[in-house]
Amino acid sequence: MPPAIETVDLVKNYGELRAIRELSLTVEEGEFFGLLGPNGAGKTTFINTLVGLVRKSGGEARVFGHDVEDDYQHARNAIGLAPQEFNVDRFFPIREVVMHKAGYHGVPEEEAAERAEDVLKRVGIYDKRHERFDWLSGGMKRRLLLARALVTDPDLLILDEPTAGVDVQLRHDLWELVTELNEEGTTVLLTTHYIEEAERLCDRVAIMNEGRKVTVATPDDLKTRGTDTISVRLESPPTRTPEVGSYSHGTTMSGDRIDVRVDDGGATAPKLLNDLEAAGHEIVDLEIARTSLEDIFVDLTEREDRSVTRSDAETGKKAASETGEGTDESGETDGRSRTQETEEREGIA
Ligand SMILES: Nc1ncnc2c1ncn2[C@@H]1O[C@H](COP(=O)(O)OP(=O)(O)OP(=O)(O)O)[C@@H](O)[C@H]1O
Repeated sequence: MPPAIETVDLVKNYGELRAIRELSLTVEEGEFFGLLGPNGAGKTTFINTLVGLVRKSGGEARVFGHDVEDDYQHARNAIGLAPQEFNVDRFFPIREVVMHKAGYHGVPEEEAAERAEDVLKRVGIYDKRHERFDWLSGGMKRRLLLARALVTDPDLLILDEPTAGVDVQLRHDLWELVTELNEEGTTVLLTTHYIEEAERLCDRVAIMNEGRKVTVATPDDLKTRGTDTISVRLESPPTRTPEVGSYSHGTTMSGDRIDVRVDDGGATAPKLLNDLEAAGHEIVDLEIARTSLEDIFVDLTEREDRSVTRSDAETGKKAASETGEGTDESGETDGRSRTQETEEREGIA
């Protein structure tokens, strides 16, 4: 089986703006994959390229081996998308909205009705089936987008910030549901700003920044890349920063407290205590602050920002003017293809 998603040197330019830069990424079948990045990193553009809402400017993109442009229908039929924006026809009862989606993908009417009821039950809004989209609460609207994505029984479920602005209870319900779907074999691609969400759900995450892939790793691997801080309170404030072993990446002192940055707080704490005691300090208290995925994320994207700024300043403008990059040959300036406009109008994206 080919990978669920495979892109090779994918590029998307909106005029001068390089929204995706030579992005190569593989998501294996059955994975729960997270796409993280600050606002404007290119996550939604990446998704829109996969589902045919945005035409790529270069490179390759395939879904289960189907080219997203040359073999659009096969690629699109494999995907269920719960988009970030509420692009739903507001005038129909939601049961019909979901049925229309199934119909658009070739499911006969009777089966579409059955499936619509099943997915509305599954996401917990079956009792609202005769109501219009506008009458739903924000959380119910999110559930509806998920129901609509599920009605085609997709092999690849793409969730673009599914829990943005929803309450904690709903967030947990959605997590449970998508975990179940993943366990049943559905590949999931999730974009999120909630690091906790990625940490909890994803097998692997890609961190994107300014259209580039910064790294791909498991959440656990990422966490080992950061440093922990061991804070030790001493009986009496030292007169100068105590000398500790080479495991320290930096020591700071504030009154009777010293903070030591190390790779692995748990493994290093006993050595640090020994060193401090050997130097004549009496220890009153010790705490270890572990690196969070959030710290790593901020660190990686900031580091990337610094290097991007530097390399862009040195070479970016010159290279762009020499190669003609930075312009969209398709002439597409607002990124909305006919497909997107049509689908949004019909409320079926
Ligand atoms: N239709 C468009 N026309 C022009 N520029 C666009 C269009 N869509 C996105 N962009 C630009 O492309 C870049 C990437 O945007 P994108 O929405 O893909 O980022 P994102 O990572 O999904 O951000 P967020 O987390 O805020 O949703 C941004 O600079 C954005 O302004």
